Amino acid sequence: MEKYSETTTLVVDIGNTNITCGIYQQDEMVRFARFYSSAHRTADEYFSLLIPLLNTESLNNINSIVIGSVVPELMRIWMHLFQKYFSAEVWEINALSPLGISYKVDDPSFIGADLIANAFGALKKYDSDCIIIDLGTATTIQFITKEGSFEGTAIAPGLKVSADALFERAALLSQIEIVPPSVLLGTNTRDALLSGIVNGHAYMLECYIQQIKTHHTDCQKIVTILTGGIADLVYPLVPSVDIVDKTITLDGFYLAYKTIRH
Ligand SMILES: Nc1ncnc2c1ncn2[C@@H]1O[C@H](COP(=O)(O)OP(=O)(O)OP(=O)(O)O)[C@@H](O)[C@H]1O
Ligand SMILES: CC(C)(CO)[C@@H](O)C(=O)NCCC(=O)O
Ligand SMILES: [K+]
Repeated sequence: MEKYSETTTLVVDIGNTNITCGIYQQDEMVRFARFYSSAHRTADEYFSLLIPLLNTESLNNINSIVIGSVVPELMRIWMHLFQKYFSAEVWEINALSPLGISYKVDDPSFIGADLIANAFGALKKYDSDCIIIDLGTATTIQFITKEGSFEGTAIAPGLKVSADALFERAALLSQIEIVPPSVLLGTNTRDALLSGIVNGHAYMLECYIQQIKTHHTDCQKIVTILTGGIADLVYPLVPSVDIVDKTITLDGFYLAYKTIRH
């Protein structure tokens, strides 16, 4: 037990729709949880949601906490939670973290922490030039070279966000469950929507991958990684995706912490 107490880390990724948490022991994620992002929840409420995740470890066994957030209001709530309920050291990952990434962007301080985690996770896990596509609230497409050069990002409305915007504005359309489309052109409203929403997103991604590769013909082997909650659904529709990695963001935060803690 003592051995574990040295290496138990809580990693928290605060996104606009979901907060994901992982417990890492011996460099492995052993537990995972997802909470709805709501600034109306208090630190005490979030802590009560965390308890089931922590039940086999006593709170005192968690000796480091790693957090990245793209929602400042929720960051404040979680920092309060950590202060109140944990004695662990808290590490925030952002563009100022000394990770050895060189950011080819106008102002790195604007880059979302999740994008930094994705880039760093890809570098550490795949040791290659990488395109990382994250299907979250936004769909993000990034390119980072093997040498750690962060070349930039495309930020598009996420699949669900764009579908919801359409349902809201079109009187005859209503919510459908997002499942793999069965046809290219629908002969009913549901199939037509599924093709437009899901195939449409997949075509955008395939084309982006091809365009990025065309612009970086100097790169020998570009590994394309897909992540985010609906990655499994979209993966079969995007031929140029090499890998689905659902934990790359949390792993990226964890690996970033391991790099900077000393
Ligand atoms: N294991 C899961 N449990 C619950 N929901 C899931 C799961 N896998 C996928 N989803 C669905 O996929 C969506 C996308 O998940 P993901 O965490 O990647 O992005 P998000 O949380 O929506 O966006 P953000 O990271 O911007 O908060 C979720 O909102 C959820 O509806
Ligand atoms: C793009 C999102 C919303 C994806 O979660 C997030 O990374 C974010 O708010 N980023 C800030 C803008 C930027 O990264 O350039
Ligand atoms: K997320």
